[in-house]
Amino acid sequence: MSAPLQSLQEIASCVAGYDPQALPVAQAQEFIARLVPRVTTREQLPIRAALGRVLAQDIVSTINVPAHDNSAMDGYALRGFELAAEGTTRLKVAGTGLAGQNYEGEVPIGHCVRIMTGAVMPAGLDTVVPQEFTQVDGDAVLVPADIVRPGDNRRLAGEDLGLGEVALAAGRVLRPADIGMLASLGLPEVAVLRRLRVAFFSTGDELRSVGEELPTGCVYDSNRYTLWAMLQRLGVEVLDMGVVRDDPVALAEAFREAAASADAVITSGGVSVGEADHTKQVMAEMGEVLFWRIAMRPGRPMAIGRIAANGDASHQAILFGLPGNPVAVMVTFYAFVREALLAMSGATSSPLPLLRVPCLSAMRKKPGRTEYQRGILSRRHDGHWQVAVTGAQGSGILRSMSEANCLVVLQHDQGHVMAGDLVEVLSFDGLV
Ligand SMILES: Nc1nc2c(c(=O)[nH]1)N[C@H]1C(S)=C(S)[C@@H](COP(=O)(O)OP(=O)(O)OC[C@H]3O[C@@H](n4cnc5c(N)ncnc54)[C@H](O)[C@@H]3O)O[C@H]1N2
Ligand code: MOO
Repeated sequence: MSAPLQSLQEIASCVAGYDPQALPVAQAQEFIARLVPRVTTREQLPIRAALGRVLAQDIVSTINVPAHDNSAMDGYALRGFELAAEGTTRLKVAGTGLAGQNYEGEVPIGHCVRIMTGAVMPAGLDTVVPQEFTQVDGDAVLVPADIVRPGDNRRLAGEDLGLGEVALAAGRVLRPADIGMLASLGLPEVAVLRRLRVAFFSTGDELRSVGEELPTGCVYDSNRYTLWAMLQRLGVEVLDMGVVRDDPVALAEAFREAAASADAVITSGGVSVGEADHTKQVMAEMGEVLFWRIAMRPGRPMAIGRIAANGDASHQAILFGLPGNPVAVMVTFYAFVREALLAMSGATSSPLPLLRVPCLSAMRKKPGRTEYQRGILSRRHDGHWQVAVTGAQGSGILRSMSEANCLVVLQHDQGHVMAGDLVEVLSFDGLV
């Protein structure tokens, strides 16, 4: 990781409209984008192991793909200029070109070559007529007029990838087609950036872990499980540090350990104004940390900053202190943390696409904050899409997230929504 260059105050001064007590979502995103460093350490992996990893360098093609002009159809290769404008063209068959072989014979004028898909185009021939349009007549074929134009059904050398072209740019998160492309270039291995390491823990004395008794007033810790699952989908290395008691010594020790072993630390709970919360105070003592009230719902309180490992200023982890409510954890993760972790991983990502669909329900909404309602996107009988919100939308109701297949994003300046109005929707499919 490169050393941090600017203090948090300096970063804040670059963000127009920065107000930590009422921070619009877009400004919070801009701040975070300026804050996070990127990994630079590389590792070499066999291409299959590189699926989902971030490419460390541009991949420049050292060959033409395909290497030769070849046929896109089973049929007959011919010279386009010999095709008659009207009636039928009769061409004698000079031989057969098979895939994987080089047709070496001369093809005299008035002749064609029987050819298979993928076979190299014989020298001088530029067009292929599919066999189903032809008629065999002894040692010749008959080609009707207007079936093919010169150059049809021929794949040109380098049309997939040209020699010297950038096939894949550094920063790309490798997808199945990319793994295939690397193979088509004959590359057995590829350089990727090392995986990001993310540590996380839950805070709160009321939390119990699965398998434990549940005394009065306690709840099972679900945030560590949702966080684990969201991080898993993102392909980062995860370090689950469990539940940490609301005790300054235990919290400080957890932050130190997390910062020493990870690039980013995510906590949930303890960032609001409650009395038993030591989390905020310990966070503030561990490094440079800001406490925001974001103009959004759910997910208003959030801590963001850098914490040092054992006083070692050269290694600082980025801290995301997420609010404790289970829906707020997920919404703040998708609104801020996901993109930040991708950037830290070295990935060049583009913003997630928002669909615009009619909303079945009317919604009250005050301009001046972004709201994320949990929605169900469904297809109507006429083939068009629509969205309805899942029932109760409280930020403690995790079920509203589980039932949903999208978030309805009501933008900062937007007001009330009438039934039938178009709203923006972030589909969960492909989110991570
Ligand atoms: N007077 C105010 N009270 C609250 C405000 C406020 O502005 N003024 N903000 C509310 C909002 S919005 C949120 S979000 C919460 C966030 O508070 P904390 O981050 O301090 O979170 P906690 O108080 O620790 O917990 C909130 C809630 O979530 C439950 N929780 C916490 N961790 C987990 C977990 N790992 N698994 C399951 N559930 C968890 C916790 O039991 C609480 O019910 O503050 C509001 N209050
Ligand atoms: O920000 Mo809190 O998430 O809504 O209850």
